Amino acid sequence: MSTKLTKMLLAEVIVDVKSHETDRTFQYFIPEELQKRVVIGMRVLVPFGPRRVEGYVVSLTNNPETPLEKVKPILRVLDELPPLTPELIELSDWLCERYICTRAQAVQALLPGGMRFKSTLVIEASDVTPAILDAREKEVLSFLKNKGPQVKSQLLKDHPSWRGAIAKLLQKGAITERFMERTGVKEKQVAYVVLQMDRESLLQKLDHLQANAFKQKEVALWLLHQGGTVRLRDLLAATKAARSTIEALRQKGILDIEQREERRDPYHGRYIGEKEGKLPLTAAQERAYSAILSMLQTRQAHTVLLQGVTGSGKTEIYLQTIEACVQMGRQAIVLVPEIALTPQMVERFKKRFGEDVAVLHSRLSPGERYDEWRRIRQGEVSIAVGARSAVFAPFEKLGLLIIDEEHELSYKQEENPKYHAREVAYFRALYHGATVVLGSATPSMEVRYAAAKGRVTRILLPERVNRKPLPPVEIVDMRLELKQGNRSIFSRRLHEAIAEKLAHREQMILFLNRRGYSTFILCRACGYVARCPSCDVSLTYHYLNSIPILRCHYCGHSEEVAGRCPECGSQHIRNFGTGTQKVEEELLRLFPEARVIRMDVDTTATKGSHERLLRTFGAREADILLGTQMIAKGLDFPGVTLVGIITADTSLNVPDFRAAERTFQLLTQVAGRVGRHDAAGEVILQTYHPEHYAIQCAVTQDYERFFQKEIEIRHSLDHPPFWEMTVFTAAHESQKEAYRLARETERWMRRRFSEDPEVIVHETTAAPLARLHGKYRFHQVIKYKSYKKVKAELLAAYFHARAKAKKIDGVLSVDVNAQMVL
Ligand SMILES: Nc1ncnc2c1ncn2[C@@H]1O[C@H](COP(=O)(O)OP(=O)(O)OP(=O)(O)O)[C@@H](O)[C@H]1O
Ligand SMILES: [Zn+2]
Ligand SMILES: [Zn+2]
Repeated sequence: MSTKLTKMLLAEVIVDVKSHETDRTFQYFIPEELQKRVVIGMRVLVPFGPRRVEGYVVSLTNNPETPLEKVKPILRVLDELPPLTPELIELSDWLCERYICTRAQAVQALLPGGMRFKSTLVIEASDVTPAILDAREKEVLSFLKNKGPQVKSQLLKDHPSWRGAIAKLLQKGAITERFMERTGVKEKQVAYVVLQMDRESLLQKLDHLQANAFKQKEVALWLLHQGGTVRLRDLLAATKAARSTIEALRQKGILDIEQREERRDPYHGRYIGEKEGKLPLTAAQERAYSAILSMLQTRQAHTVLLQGVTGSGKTEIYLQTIEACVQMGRQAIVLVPEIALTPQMVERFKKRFGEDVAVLHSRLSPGERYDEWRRIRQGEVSIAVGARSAVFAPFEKLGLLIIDEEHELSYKQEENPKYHAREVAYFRALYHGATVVLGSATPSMEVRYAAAKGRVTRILLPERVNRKPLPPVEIVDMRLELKQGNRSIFSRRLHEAIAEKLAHREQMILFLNRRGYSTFILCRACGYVARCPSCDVSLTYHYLNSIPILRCHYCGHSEEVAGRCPECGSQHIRNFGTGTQKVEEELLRLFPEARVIRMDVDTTATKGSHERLLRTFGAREADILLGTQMIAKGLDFPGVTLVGIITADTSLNVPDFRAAERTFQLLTQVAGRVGRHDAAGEVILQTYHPEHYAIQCAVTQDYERFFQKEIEIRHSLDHPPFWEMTVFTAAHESQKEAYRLARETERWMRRRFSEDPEVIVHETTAAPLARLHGKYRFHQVIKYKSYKKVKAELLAAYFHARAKAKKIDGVLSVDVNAQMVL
């Protein structure tokens, strides 16, 4: 009997070229010498048109699509170990199907950034100087001669008028173009000095050296003393030897210099401290732990909602279930919102699991991220902790996928592929028979509803571990403040409380609930905000042909802007929005002695500033921490005894059907920042809508009541989770063209689904961010019960409208299962 291994001659390759026209696999020939190394999942370098691009091998075959002699060969293999596992290749197919993106985009989402091979087209002047050149051509040529080689696309962007001249110069041979290539990050190589002989032979050899070669002797003996292998850099520093000394020793065969790979360790030199043991679990924790463990043992896909108030010990449950998972020989992924992925958070995992943890987040350098990723791919660690994209960690025996703060919107990626980490986790759990744990104090409507329907197992942790009650929350009605003559941002109650805390040298957090734009209209006398009668989201303020108008950007409803409040007749009705900077000025005016730290996108733009500001506050070098959403999460400062919420309802009025949910979540989280320790804390909440259920439920921290109320509203208004939503966005310099483009998708979908009760095709409408980067933006919203049913038509509508967009230099994009519509 003979087992004959059939040799595969061809590889099906996804090429790294950004366009839907190349969105398929291409065949390449596998040269004899690469036979062993070209395997499924491998990254390869292939010719594509005039250039060489990176590609990913997704299958092997012997059936050529075109005559074999026309098939081009694979040029090079780019990795040792194929970066894509068979599971990840399947996952990339699924990403394309689910989120409408190209296969190259899907694959790249799975790999750490920075590893990509890039090639750019460069042009430069040649030796040929043609006899006849016009003025423009002369200008371009002398520019290139002066400046040297230029990236062609950049040059055309900077000088659009040069396009014709460049083409002619290329024809005439006066300039040439070539591809400049840059490989992505690589393993870090470090030079080592290695002794080439044993002690005896070395001592003998040194005896025969010239008497004046002391330095060489000293270096050789030092190296011997160090065990024979040392980093070149360390040797030079310790012995103060010159390069020439090392070179002389090398020529004598005493030592050699080798390049060795070294891992970049982002946590190098950071003191992690003693390894920490596990805490004895409370009864509630124990129940949660056993439930998750028994699911793990079934080796079938399960999902758990771990719903526990802030400080209820969810993280301890994560740690202990991970430990059990690793003991089973399986691996675990923990996702944390980027903003909550602080050094303290990472330390909790490092302290428990030491070297067995890889950390992935955007603040790492590309090299560090690449090395952490390889530690996972090569099976050196069992646990990955990271932000959204860590859900793709290339483990092969996954047991647990944990998503902390499951309700956070940042788990949905805003660029292609527009995936939701929760859905990716479900895919991977199904593949591996793994358990997904979704943790939150304020679960998303989607997940809490899935639990109500029995698709997800809900486990409750109703109390804080230390049994401390949640802090009392006091409401201040800002409409009354205005009525009684106080026009300040601060109510009299909050003003008093701040003064008192300052006097007692206690710390406080002031929270400004704000998003980057203010397009709604609020009556400061009665709190009235214009809302859409059919969607119950606030109407956004637009200028349409220079007439102010209010519009619903889900369904297209529009109405006039009133000069007086339609409810109470007051004239205090206007655009609303207060920035952190304005609040800071006001604070310093009222309390000149206060030490204020402001945290917002402006003050945290530079690397490390976020951490530094928090450290300063933690060291009690400031009295007031003033900030936006950024300070709502995960902070734990024992010195804080007051949380002031300056505008509880700003987020209530963003034109989004999730506004109430977001508001409730934010307020609950902010309130959870006090009273975690010995000092009692209080929360003061200012609002124009004291009667709103999101505010009322946040005050009593009653998640269940909020859920019941909100889910009814979602149901009656046909919002998610009862329907899924996909949004087309069209953008163009001309308002009319942008509108027309979006209308294309509307028409397409209407033609197919106008009779279908399970599909709602909304009217095209201006986006809340109606103009961005000089382009007008229009939305078109589709709602449906089953993605399967609409998938093919969504794709067709997208291709149809995108083809039109291309012709008129417009942009058309699609967001499947959109979470935010801006
Ligand atoms: N079984 C336990 N025994 C003693 N202390 C515990 C136990 N479990 C957790 N803790 C401590 O209680 C505090 C809160 O726990 P943990 O951070 O795990 O809660 P959490 O639910 O993740 O909180 P948050 O929602 O605020 O992130 C921590 O200081 C933790 O060390
Ligand atoms: Zn009013
Ligand atoms: Zn509407």
